[in-house]
Amino acid sequence: MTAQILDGKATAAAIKSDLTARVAALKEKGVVPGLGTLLVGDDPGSQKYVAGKHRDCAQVGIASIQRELPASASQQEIEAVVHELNADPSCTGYIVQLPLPKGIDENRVLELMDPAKDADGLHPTNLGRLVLGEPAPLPCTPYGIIRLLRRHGVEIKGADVVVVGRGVTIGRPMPLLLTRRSENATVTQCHTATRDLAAHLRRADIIVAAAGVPHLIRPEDVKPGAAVLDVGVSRDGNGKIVGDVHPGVAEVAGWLSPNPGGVGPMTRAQLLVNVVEAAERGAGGDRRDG
Ligand SMILES: Nc1nc2c(c(=O)[nH]1)N[C@@H](CN(C=O)c1ccc(C(=O)N[C@@H](CCC(=O)O)C(=O)O)cc1)CN2
Repeated sequence: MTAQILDGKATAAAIKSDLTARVAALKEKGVVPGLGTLLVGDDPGSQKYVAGKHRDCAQVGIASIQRELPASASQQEIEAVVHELNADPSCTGYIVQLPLPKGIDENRVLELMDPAKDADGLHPTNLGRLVLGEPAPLPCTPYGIIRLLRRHGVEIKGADVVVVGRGVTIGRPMPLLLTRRSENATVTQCHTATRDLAAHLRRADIIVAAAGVPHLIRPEDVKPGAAVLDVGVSRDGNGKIVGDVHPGVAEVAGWLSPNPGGVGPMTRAQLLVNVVEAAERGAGGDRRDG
């Protein structure tokens, strides 16, 4: 193993320690930040992620509001909970855990959220603000990745970055963040119809692998010294995570995010950042104790 580790657990712990102080300061002013989650169905992965989000909240002093619906819930029932969370003054920010069950119009649900309470940064208004360069809550995994790179001193400015994947949580927003003037990277977005993925990967200084294809990124396709972020989550027969990055990449890359322990904890930490920032801005209406 030659690659240095992009340690998401340690970086997330530092972010959470800073947030603990900010939450305490808010509470002194009578403001209690609250994260709401809406989980629909019984997917074990989603249940685990939502449980982790609430554990994190407890650690930093954020209040938890948990809403659950069965997999059989209708579009209308889901939308009713969204309206409820929009109106709940104890809820500073919330997320709808994705994916939603088949047959549900996910975009319509996201559009109904109050953009001021969008803790994921995935509401169309907030994605639009990001495109326009206006202040907005930042999508958690993409911004978590940028903070992970910054913290480890990986040069982003001028870097050739290849993002593999175009999903709504990572692939789509990642280039938007990387090409902001604060980052100034040059980005190539690859996807299932990319003709010669290996050719793109081989010239990348930074690879963000978010395709959900086990071991898609092979050692022979990585430029020596490159930073490689493994965002893919597939499961083997025993339920163990298999990432998008082949283990042999550790011998070639300069930097590698472990999976688990890399990008996942950063996603969760950034979610808390968005909730605290929303509380600092005064989202949620009157959230004073008593
Ligand atoms: N509304 C959202 N839905 C989904 C998002 C999202 O950002 N917002 N992203 C993923 C799931 N996700 C957050 O919800 C998420 C995934 C993984 C982790 C994490 O901490 N993973 C651990 C490993 C956990 C395990 O063992 O299974 C790690 O990487 O160390 C956190 C959040 C899809 N849905």
